[in-house]
Amino acid sequence: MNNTIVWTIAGSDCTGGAGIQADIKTLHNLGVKACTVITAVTAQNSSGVLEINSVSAEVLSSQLNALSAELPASVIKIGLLTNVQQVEQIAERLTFYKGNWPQAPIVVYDPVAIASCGDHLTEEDILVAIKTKLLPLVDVLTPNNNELQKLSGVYAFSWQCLARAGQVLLDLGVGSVAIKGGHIDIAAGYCVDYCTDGEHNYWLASKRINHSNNHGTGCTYASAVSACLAQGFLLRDAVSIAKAYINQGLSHQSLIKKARQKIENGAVWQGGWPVQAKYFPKVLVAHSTMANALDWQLGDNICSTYTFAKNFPSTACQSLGLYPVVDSVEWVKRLLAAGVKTLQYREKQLTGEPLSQAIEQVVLLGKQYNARVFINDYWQLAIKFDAYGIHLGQEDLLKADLAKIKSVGLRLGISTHGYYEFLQAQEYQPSYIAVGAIFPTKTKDMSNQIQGTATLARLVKLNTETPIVAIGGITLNNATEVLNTGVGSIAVVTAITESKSPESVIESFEQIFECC
Ligand SMILES: Cc1ncc(COP(=O)(O)OP(=O)(O)O)c(N)n1
Ligand SMILES: Cc1nc(C(=O)O)sc1CCOP(=O)(O)O
Ligand SMILES: [Mg+2]
Repeated sequence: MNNTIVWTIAGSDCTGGAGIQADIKTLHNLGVKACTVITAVTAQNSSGVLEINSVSAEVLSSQLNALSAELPASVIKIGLLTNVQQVEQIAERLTFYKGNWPQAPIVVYDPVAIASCGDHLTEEDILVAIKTKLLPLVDVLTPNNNELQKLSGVYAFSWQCLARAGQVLLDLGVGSVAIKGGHIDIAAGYCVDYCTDGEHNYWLASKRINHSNNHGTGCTYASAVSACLAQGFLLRDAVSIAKAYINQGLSHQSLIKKARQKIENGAVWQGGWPVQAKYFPKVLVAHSTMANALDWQLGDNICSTYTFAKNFPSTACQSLGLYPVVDSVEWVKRLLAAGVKTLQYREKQLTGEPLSQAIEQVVLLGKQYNARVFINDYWQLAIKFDAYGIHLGQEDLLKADLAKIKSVGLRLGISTHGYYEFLQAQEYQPSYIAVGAIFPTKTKDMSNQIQGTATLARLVKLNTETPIVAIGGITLNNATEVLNTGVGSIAVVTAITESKSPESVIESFEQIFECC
């Protein structure tokens, strides 16, 4: 448990499966402290919602006052609001917190008040108040299909419609929308979630898990997103982890005994941090096998040179060892002579003929020393000079003729920064996946994308088939901590290029590799 606080402002579900109770379990199990503000006490069971007792404005206020005095939240998750007065009261409070707290809280709203499995958990039509007063204060909205329709007026019968519905909600002032695909039937047998902030679009697909124990999935999902955001994950990573969390919860039902199932009373399970690859969704990438199977033809920023390919040649070893990344032919020569077996040429200054000549030389040197030399960015020149491999970043991928790279037998390494990009990279089945930045680095601006070794360890366990490379801020001092995550390779720039004695640094790294 870390010291981040999430408030959940929601209704109590006496069965313990949804509402405040599901929120507390999810937040706690995902490692944050949960504080609660109860909006209503509901009486419900498997036959439906029997009674809703809304709390008064005074009771709502007193809870908010008590918490804001001592336990301000980094994320405020909102669920059931039962009437216009509550919507207005919460909107007023959020405006104050956002304007006055030293750090404005992130607001996640799961709009359960407007439609919930046929049981209308509202005393009156509060749609107008929600749209005009609350949504402009919401950073992440997590509607299901019914809620999406009610709020946007769009019926999502195609991927384009889903994207349009998201845009309508953004136009109402919401920062980002994470639409849950659980009740959306565009692709038979699959649940596809769609998340957008208007600039970036994330599509996450999982096989539908048909299980009757699904009560509380909406609350659990929004709480999982909140727990991740509170711990500093980017939204794209938070929605990826939350989807895995729900898949884990739904899958758990088939593992538990009949008697236990009766007690669960139709509710989804709130387990621990999802660590098994099978629960994680697939990212829809342009022209991929999965995208084609789902007849999904969207995709941002694709260049005319892009083609999709997967299953790139292997590097023939799971652990690539020390992997220096350097920017000159001189460095390549020196490090190969020092015995380095994996290396990257990352040139950011040269262009035209000098660049071409440099890459030709680097490739030749790699062959002379029988080393794995990757060329960063310049995939056409890497193909031209028959390099060992190419390293591409996320943006570079959408410009590259991947089918050509694969057909000529070049290895492909892909950069990733967090869960979402890691899942996305897996769709290409590259020769290795790089994860960064592990620590802060002065070599490149990686703000908001520092992964730490805990996330690295979890990502390494998600894919034991592809070699994983850790990069960013790695030195001799923290290399053991990095290798203890199980990662097989460490990429470094300044640890070598700024050292007075690069050869002895290489030797020390090699010793650390041997010990771990
Ligand atoms: C091993 C390794 N990992 C990550 C990177 C970063 O590549 P990219 O995202 O393409 O950024 P630039 O290096 O081009 O700035 C890398 N080069 N090597
Ligand atoms: C080039 C690069 N890519 C990164 C990523 O996370 O994708 S971090 C990084 C810089 C690595 O340099 P140093 O070893 O000096 O920290
Ligand atoms: Mg690059």
